[in-house]
Amino acid sequence: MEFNRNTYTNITYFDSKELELFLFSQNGLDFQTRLNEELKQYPIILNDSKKIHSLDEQKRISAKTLFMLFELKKKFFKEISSNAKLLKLWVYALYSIEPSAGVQFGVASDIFPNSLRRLGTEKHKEIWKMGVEGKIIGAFCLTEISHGSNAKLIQTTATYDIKTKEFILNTPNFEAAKCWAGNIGMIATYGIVYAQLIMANGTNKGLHMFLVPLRDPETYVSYAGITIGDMGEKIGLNGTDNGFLLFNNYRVPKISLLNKLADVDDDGRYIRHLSSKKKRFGVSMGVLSRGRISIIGISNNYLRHALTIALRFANIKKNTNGAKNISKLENQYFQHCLFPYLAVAYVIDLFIDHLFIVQDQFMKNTTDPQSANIGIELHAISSAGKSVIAWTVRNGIQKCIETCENHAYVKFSGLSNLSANHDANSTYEGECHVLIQQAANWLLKLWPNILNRKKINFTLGSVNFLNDAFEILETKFNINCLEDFIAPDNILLHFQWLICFLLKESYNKVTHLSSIKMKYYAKNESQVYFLKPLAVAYIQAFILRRVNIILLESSGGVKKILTKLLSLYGIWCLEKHLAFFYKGGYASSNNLIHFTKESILLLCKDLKDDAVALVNVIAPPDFLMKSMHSLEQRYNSLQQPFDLSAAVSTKTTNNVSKL
Ligand SMILES: Cc1cc2nc3c(=O)[nH]c(=O)nc-3n(C[C@H](O)[C@H](O)[C@H](O)COP(=O)(O)OP(=O)(O)OC[C@H]3O[C@@H](n4cnc5c(N)ncnc54)[C@H](O)[C@@H]3O)c2cc1C
Repeated sequence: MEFNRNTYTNITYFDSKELELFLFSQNGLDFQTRLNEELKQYPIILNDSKKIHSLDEQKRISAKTLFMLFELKKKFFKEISSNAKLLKLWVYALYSIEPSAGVQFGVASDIFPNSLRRLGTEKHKEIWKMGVEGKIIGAFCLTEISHGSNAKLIQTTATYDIKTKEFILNTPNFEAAKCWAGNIGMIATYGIVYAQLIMANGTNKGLHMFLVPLRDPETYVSYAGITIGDMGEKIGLNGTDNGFLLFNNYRVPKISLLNKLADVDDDGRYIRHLSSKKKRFGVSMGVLSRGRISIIGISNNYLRHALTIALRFANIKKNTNGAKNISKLENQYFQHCLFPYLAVAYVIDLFIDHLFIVQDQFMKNTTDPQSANIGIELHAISSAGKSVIAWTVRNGIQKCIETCENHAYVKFSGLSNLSANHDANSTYEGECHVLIQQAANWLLKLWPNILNRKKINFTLGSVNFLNDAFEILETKFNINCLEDFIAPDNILLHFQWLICFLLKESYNKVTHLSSIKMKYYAKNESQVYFLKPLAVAYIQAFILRRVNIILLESSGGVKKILTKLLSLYGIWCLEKHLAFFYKGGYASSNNLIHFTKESILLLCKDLKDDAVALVNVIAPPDFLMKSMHSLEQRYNSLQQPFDLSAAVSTKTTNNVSKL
């Protein structure tokens, strides 16, 4: 098949300033300038990135930065809490300044107080306020040695004592020791602890959250009945004091129970406040989405760091090709390695604005009748989104490392730190493989409605096209020119067919296996080639759909370049699913494969002259990147010029004298 290049123009004129304005808004750019000026006032931020600090020193720097971040947040709080774009820039900054402190701050200023606010009541308000203001540092203690993802089976117990009106916390065995909680190792004075609520008559009411005092705020010594400590050296985020925690008949007052959804009265009766279990579940799922949505932004921040280093480096590094020196950016392999990730960084940058807005509206209206409907859809979006973006960014950073060759291996390039620090995003706030299953499970439950022609209607619009599933499944791939193929609207149509197909196939597979074995095994054996690709395609398509809508507000060169990046993102994602289109009969000739491969290469090639300008628009400021992009900078930064010949001759002399 031949492509008609005349119908497709590879020249895109865009103004970097206009692009910046579209991504961040004027308000956002002003905010960023003020934030950067403010940050430069703190010597701890401008510390020497080349120095290798001891573990204790890393923890000290991170804790100091944490308190600085609270100070900083006070100055910018109003702005970031009312504007999604500013919130995005704030999250980016947090994880550019010092990722370990970013994690500590995320737990102390967000997860800890927001759990109190959303699931606690008036009784918890004072501690919530102190948490928000950084007057106390809190932790979030869910994970245990034996149970992380499978939270329902967590073993820590909180037994109600009617006589004293207290809960008695216990760690029944070593497997039930709380572990990994950020801030627990050294600085947290309070923790939100997940425990099985045991009533006085011995009945277990399931997992509940308790606000638990851990350490004396004056001395930081833990209270009697608590064993607490630091996890030790990790592969990354070593400034964060992840810790462990065990209870031995540790008593806390009755008000410790976060009692918005359920409570225990003075006489020891259990009372549910929300009558519908379904509604309770939907609302709490939506509340838990907050952290995962932030992680999508945090992951994207790591990606923009890594891409900035790799693309700027590529811009100065030449490939020797015979007598001619040509830029690495000309290299097809290089383009294919990095440009799809550049597209991801842009697409997610726009997508995260949408998620922050939706999450904010949801949190403000958790008692709204629609909240359970939004909460459960948001849970699927944030679970699949966090997983797919964390995996994509992990691969993207690795590609950046490979394209920088030996220079990435130098610690001060910053790339190895990005990789090590980012890795934890696949684990905390829900392990990605487990989260992707949760999104798939929700999708699976929708299919019987479709089979019974029962209309589904979800507020965020990620699945409503399934109402037309039978018509969609009848469609075939019938695109004949490249221009049509790369249009995001058309890419979306392929995705919709794919999701309907994978959902139908997954449902049939699970139903068939369920007739011969337990449901758990039926689902378990349908993961790899059915449910996982279903949830991955679902979120990739939703991102494409949302960003395509956002681009309706753009125009001119900005619209052109962003559409090109969105097309590359969409087709690159689609490529991983090609086999399904043939398996399901959507495509029969080799057109789809051919168009896919050619358009990816073509779009990458078209971006080669724009790649550095594009990455500069989303690049973190140099003073936060702390990466040296070239040996030249490294040499210039040395106070004493490094005299290689002198070093060699000294060594030789020494060796000779030893001999
Ligand atoms: C830096 C860092 C900070 C953290 N901070 C906190 C914190 O502040 N508070 C806190 O409570 N926890 C924290 N955690 C812990 C984190 O939340 C857990 O590691 C996470 O929930 C996963 O639980 P797990 O480690 O028990 O692993 P598991 O859930 O046991 O998972 C281990 C492996 O088994 C697989 N697996 C598990 N279940 C299934 C399944 N059903 N189907 C298929 N595969 C499965 C997973 O895919 C994974 O590969 C932190 C972790 C890290 C690394």
